[in-house]
Amino acid sequence: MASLLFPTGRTALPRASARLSSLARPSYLSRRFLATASDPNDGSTSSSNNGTAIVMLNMGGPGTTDEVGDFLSRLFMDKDLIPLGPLQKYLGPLISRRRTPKIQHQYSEIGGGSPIRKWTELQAREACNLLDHIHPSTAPHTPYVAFRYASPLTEDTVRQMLSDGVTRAVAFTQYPQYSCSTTGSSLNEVWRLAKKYDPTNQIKWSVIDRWPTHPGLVEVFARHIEESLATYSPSEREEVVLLFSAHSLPMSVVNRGDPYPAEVAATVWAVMQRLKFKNPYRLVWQSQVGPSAWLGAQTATTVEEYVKKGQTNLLLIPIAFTSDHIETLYELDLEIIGDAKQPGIKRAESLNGDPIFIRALADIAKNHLENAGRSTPQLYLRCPKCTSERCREQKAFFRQQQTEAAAT
Ligand SMILES: C=CC1=C(C)c2cc3[nH]c(cc4nc(cc5[nH]c(cc1n2)c(C)c5CCC(=O)O)C(CCC(=O)O)=C4C)c(C)c3C=C
Ligand code: FES
Ligand SMILES: [Fe+2]
Repeated sequence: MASLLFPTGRTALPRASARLSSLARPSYLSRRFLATASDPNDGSTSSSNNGTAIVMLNMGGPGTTDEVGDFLSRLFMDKDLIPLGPLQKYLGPLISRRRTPKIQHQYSEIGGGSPIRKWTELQAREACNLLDHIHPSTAPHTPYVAFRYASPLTEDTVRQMLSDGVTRAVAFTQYPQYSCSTTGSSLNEVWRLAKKYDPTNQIKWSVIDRWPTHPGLVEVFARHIEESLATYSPSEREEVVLLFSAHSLPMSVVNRGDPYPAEVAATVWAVMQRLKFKNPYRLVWQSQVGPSAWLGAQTATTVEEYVKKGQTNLLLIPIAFTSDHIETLYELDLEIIGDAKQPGIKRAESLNGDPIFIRALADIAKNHLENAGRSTPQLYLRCPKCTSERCREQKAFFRQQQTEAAAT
């Protein structure tokens, strides 16, 4: 089995087959949204000889406190995330150097580093194992991780994929809701690297650009909420306020026409529908950085205000990021919940390695491959106030790639 799962000569993520059987075995859930395994003769995109690379795109995080400086410096140099104008080359490193000690302290408080790499590698590996079973016509599916600001960097992964002989790749965003500052930035980076290192277009790319209301995503969020609600007494349970918390955006990005706020709201609505709207809820926004205006209401202020109003049973649900990270482990757990000192203020678990979530990831990739590698039409529509040439060229590149991927 192992030799089948490890394509010879590949140096992508090692494939753990140990948990394969438990994940591959359909549960009631996989019956619901992993309906049937593909017929190898169906009309879906097949990659005849060397399978399909599944590339998990995300921002990444520093693995140790020593990596915080480089992480922040890449982050503040990213014009798609933080445009600082013509002086970015100087301001980016300056701001990141000044910010490093504070953020190093935060990472040391959560165990010395971000767990995002561990979780993303596990999710990638296990989703690929499952995908081999439910969509054999594009197998073997080889997992890769491509982070924007931390190791493994997108640049190293793309070069690795080229040397591994990859010819067909799915860029699979790990942000369920699309923002030009997150998924858009990663896609701009993939486009830039493809142009630089792959001028002959060895790799045909397609893109999974968003999945804010996938039934498996909704199900796993709903279950984690139900599990947390079960820890309240029956008399309190229906009065717990659900506070869905997402990373905020600067108002300049919102007003440019970024789709993220609407897509986060769509996830919240779908989860509430699944929960039959039994509890009152709000969508609130966290992790503002710097002095400019950001989308609110802010999570921290909301908690304070509700406590002042006597509402002390609050369940925080991180809704725009699938793994634990500094914003859940430090900002929510230590700063907001810790400081509030109220036993009724709690947080729902992140999705991390939940098998329902892994099935959702595999199902999203299966649907994409069955659908000839199509992205949503949203990917090709620029924000009304976008002036970025990178966005324009990225979208033209992926539109062309989609046509070619569909033909392979
Ligand atoms: C969906 C998630 C995220 C969006 C949207 C997002 C937008 C966004 N972020 C910044 C600035 C910073 N973000 C930082 C850290 C950080 N951001 C996210 C997620 C989203 N950001 C996560 C998960 C993390 C932490 C990663 C981890 O290791 O756990 C930071 C660095 C930390 C700090 O200095 O406070 C900055 C800066 C902007 C400007 C922005 C939208 C334009
Ligand atoms: S900023 Fe949204 S498409 Fe360019
Ligand atoms: Fe951020």
